[in-house]
Amino acid sequence: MGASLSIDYVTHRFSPSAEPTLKDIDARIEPGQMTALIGRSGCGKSTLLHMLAGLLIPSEGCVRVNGHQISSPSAKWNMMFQKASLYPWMTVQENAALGLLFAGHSKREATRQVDALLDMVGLHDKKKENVQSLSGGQQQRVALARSLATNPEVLLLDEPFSALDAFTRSALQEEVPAICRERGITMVIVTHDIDEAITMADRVLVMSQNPGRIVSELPVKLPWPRRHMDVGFQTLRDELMQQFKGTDTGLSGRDAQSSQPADSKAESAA
Ligand SMILES: Nc1ncnc2c1ncn2[C@@H]1O[C@H](COP(=O)(O)OP(=O)(O)OP(=O)(O)O)[C@@H](O)[C@H]1O
Repeated sequence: MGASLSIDYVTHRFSPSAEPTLKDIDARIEPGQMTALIGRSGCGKSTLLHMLAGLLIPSEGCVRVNGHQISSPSAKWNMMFQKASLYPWMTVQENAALGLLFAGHSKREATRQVDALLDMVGLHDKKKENVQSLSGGQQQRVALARSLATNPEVLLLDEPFSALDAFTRSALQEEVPAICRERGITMVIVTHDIDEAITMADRVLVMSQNPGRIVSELPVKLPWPRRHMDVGFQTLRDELMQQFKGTDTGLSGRDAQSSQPADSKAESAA
């Protein structure tokens, strides 16, 4: 079951004399909800996500998980980064099992549990291979299996697919929310890509910059899986673009172009 998240009037300065990076951020995320945080580069998305992970403590305000103020990381709220951060000398299976071993499970039990997850993420034939022999997309799948192995209540994703090819990205954008829905995991994803936000989330929070604030919110009430060519998808994309234009968070031309349908991105990559 997913956890509730509460961001209570968070303001953050990286040094006491600095201007705030984040200002008066106040938001609730319900158990099992999937939320995308979007905004310009440098607006503070990753900073906020690190706070949700317990990796950074806000200067003012606090973050609560299930009502409890968090002050350190936990296996219950796992974070996935742009780069998979795997141990290169270990096999796929050993990397995926690490969280369970740290949590005190026996090697046998950890291996049994991760085997099922590696099957689920499509790595059934790679379990004994060294992770260095895997592609970037396959390595990110190992990181996903490792994140899911400890049965987290919250999955925090920091642009996890931005380095992947269009086909792999598109597949994972569909698979990850399906896994979270099936397991009831609360998910928060940070992204620059409007299409990724609509594809993966049931709610989009738009951030401004200098200081970073949540300036608007858009529910995504489209059926799963999301289809980029659907009229509802395109309407939401237009609406989010308008919201950007109405704030100082406007996407750059490149980001705006990157929000074209993934299908067409995949076609051009091919
Ligand atoms: N450890 C730090 N010390 C000082 N300033 C920092 C630190 N980490 C981040 N910042 C600053 O805080 C601001 C927000 O950074 P953050 O990485 O959260 O933005 P972001 O929206 O995630 O950007 P991007 O989309 O480019 O990853 C930036 O101006 C950054 O330089």
